[in-house]
Amino acid sequence: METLSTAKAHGGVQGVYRHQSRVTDTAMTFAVFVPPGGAERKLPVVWFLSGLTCTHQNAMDKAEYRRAAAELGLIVVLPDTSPRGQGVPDDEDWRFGSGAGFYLDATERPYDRNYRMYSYLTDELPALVAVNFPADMTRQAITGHSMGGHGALTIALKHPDRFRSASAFAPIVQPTTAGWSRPAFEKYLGRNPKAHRAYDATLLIEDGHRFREFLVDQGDKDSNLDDGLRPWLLKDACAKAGIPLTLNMREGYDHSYNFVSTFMPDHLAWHAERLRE
Ligand SMILES: N[C@@H](CCC(=O)N[C@@H](CS)C(=O)NCC(=O)O)C(=O)O
Repeated sequence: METLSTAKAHGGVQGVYRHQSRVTDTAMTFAVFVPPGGAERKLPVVWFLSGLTCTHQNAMDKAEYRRAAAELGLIVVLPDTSPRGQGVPDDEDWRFGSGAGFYLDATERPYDRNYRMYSYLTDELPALVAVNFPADMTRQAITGHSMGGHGALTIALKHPDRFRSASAFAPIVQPTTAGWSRPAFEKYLGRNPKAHRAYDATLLIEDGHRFREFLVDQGDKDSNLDDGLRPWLLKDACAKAGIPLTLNMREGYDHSYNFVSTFMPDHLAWHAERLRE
């Protein structure tokens, strides 16, 4: 692992790192914030998965997580949203290819070689974080924005014993039918509905996957509400399955990091409560 930069922030360290991933067969960059106290003891970890078009940088610059993470003693990991670089198949459509990995393992050629963000995030990157940072891997939480909210919900549903808590900001709750994810699902996974279901929060719940509870925040002035996001579908799925869901509809907020950063401290505090020793 190579250190690209480190800077002191709120008494902790904001770093950016790069490593050669065997899963995606590319170099992968990610950011980690270690709050003060990391030299003395292991600390709980919150994963933040970003949305379409993002790298680790967007949340690092605009999600405003550092003050709360420093106060609460949380390590925050910001992975990239896709493999990228020379030789990685890409597309002009911002909803597909670079910046749009959808946190799944592609099965269709030519994407299956590099677009393996599910395995990257559930196997390779956690192992790297565990070895290189003062991370207590028995205390992990996951959250994310938009496509990253989809990632957080689906990964939590498939790993209920790994994560103590899961939340999301304006998540794509049913990507198999949403306008801005369905085309990508078809390109990455083909037209096999069973393969699609494995990466869809509402359908995973329908198929019996469970998580102890979810926290979701959603702006009511988000222009993607009716086509891309539709939190009511998650509400229905959770209600049917008996999964407690706190869905906060936030009056006047849009889809941007202005919304995410506003409610970031609430989400981190909520996770910190559930990550106590
Ligand atoms: N580029 C898209 C918008 C994509 C978008 O809104 N991405 C969100 C996540 S889904 C984001 O975080 N964008 C990067 C940013 O705001 O820094 C468009 O032109 O409509």
